[in-house]
Amino acid sequence: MSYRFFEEYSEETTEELKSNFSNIIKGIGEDVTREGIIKTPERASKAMQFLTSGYDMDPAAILEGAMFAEDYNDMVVIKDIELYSLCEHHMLPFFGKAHIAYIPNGHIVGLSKIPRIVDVFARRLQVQERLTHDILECINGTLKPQGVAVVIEASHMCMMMRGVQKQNSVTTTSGFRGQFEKIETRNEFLKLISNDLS
Ligand SMILES: Nc1nc2c(ncn2[C@@H]2O[C@H](COP(=O)(O)OP(=O)(O)OP(=O)(O)O)[C@@H](O)[C@H]2O)c(=O)[nH]1
Ligand SMILES: [Zn+2]
Repeated sequence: MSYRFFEEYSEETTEELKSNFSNIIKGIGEDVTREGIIKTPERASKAMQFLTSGYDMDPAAILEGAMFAEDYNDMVVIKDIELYSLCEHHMLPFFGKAHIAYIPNGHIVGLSKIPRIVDVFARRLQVQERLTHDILECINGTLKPQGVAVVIEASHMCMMMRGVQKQNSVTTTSGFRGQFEKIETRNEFLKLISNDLS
């Protein structure tokens, strides 16, 4: 599968989601014909298509399209990559930051492609654990680095606006492959992402 960046809304999907959002609005007792809401089914339909646009994209192809042979064998860390996803249980947002590192094995990758694949996997219905592993395995399988590490810190709206209603809890998930399974390499990465450069 090739990949495309999100550019256009499918007419068919827009119509289908529109009628479903219209039913949801009616279902909660709102008047779908009033001025402020009349276009809401279409807006919500387009917003949902954007937020789930990761299904149509191939993240491995994104990485493969920007791999460059380079004799660099040290750690590359990209931290504080902001991410927005939807939890698959409630379809409410969870959001936070991803911190990603890899140690090349003959190839580096265009830096922007790492946040791009975060977006691809985040723009699907997700759980934070699977999102973490999706990113990890994609980099590991495509770039075949000496090691890869992914840490995600996120807040879940389904735990904030409803349900248990905890406003300040942050969930951290992590995955380590290759060299990062060694404690000293892992600690160097964790130190770099913690802003502790002493
Ligand atoms: N492990 C994991 N759980 C998640 C994630 N996002 C949401 N959840 C949880 O999914 C669970 C679904 O549990 P259920 O008991 O079926 O749903 P619920 O009755 O709405 O649960 P409450 O949120 O506790 O009210 C909840 O505990 C959510 O907090 C995630 O990314 N990872
Ligand atoms: Zn949820």
